[in-house]
Amino acid sequence: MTYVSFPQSKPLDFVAIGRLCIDLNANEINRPMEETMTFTKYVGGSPANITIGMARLGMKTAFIGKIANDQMGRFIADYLERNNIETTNVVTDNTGAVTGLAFTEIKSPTECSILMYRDNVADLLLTPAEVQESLIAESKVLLISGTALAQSPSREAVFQALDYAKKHGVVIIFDLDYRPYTWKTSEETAVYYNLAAEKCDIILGTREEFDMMERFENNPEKNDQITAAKWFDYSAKIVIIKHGKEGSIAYTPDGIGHRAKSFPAKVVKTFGAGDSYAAGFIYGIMQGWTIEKSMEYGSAAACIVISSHSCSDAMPTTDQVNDYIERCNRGEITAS
Ligand SMILES: Nc1ncnc2c1ncn2[C@@H]1O[C@H](COP(=O)(O)OP(=O)(O)O)[C@@H](O)[C@H]1O
Ligand SMILES: O=C(O)C[C@@H](O)[C@H](O)C(=O)COP(=O)(O)O
Repeated sequence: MTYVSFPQSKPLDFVAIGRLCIDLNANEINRPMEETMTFTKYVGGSPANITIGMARLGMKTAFIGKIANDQMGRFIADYLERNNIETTNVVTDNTGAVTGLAFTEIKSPTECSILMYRDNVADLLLTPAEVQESLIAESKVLLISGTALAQSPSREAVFQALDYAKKHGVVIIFDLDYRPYTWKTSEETAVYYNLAAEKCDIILGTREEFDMMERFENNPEKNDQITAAKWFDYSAKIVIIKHGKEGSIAYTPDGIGHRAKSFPAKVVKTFGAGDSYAAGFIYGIMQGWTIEKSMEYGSAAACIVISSHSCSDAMPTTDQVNDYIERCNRGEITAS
């Protein structure tokens, strides 16, 4: 059963809009931040990570975003180009804005947190006029990410991108990517998330992210089926609700809750799971695979990233994902 059809005639597979940032991941793992002294720098930002994941899997990708006019901005642009991600719509800020930083704390494989430095960041200054309609028109998929809705003008730039995608028959995917510190009030957050979600074909988020959106709804038991059903009255064809290592469930308008097997992992840190899962799942669904097989692929990609030190740099190729699945099936990988 095919739930989403991708416009095959379009030359570009995937374009994402949103933040391009820097992750500074603790080198001294299993320690609190207070005792962490050194970090390794990687490109970060959830939509950037997903795009890098798609590129590693062999998809033709592009990015729409704004970078700071400094060494960090140039590091990001260079990394995207080296990963074959088209950067014609990566705009350079000229107001002195800076690159967002995410310092990660790896206290234990299950206790990780992120300290974000996001004052006056370039990514939230992308304007609607800077979004290239022609780039979106030639892509099969547009991915939006919730954090870009937190402030103007980036918020309007995302809605502009959504309009272009609708106009040109592009499949729209929403990774909720809710980061509380970029928002001012919970009402404002829920309003804009709901407005954007109404326009999307595939919605992916954790149970907690959907809870945030449901502040105006009546779902006291946090029932996944009720959460998903609302979006089928709008544009959604697949709603995925993620539950960490318990796996995820993909709901479709026919009332089915699709589940896939998850894999064991030798976990180094938990962050990056969602981004790699998204890349693996979207890749699978774009190949015409079943929802279950696509979810399984996303789960294996997530295991590879959480067993590694970085998010972006650890995004796997198809050979790496296939190899991981085979090794799990042979019982060669066990959970940490
Ligand atoms: N500890 C784990 N072991 C194996 N797979 C995991 C683990 N944590 C996450 N995953 C996989 O990654 C997917 C996304 O993880 P999740 O933590 O829900 O997302 P996010 O990083 O967005 O919070 C899960 O559905 C699961 O397949
Ligand atoms: O999104 C960010 O700005 C930080 C990411 O680069 C970071 O590595 C991360 O938190 C990944 O998020 P997840 O995949 O949702 O766990």
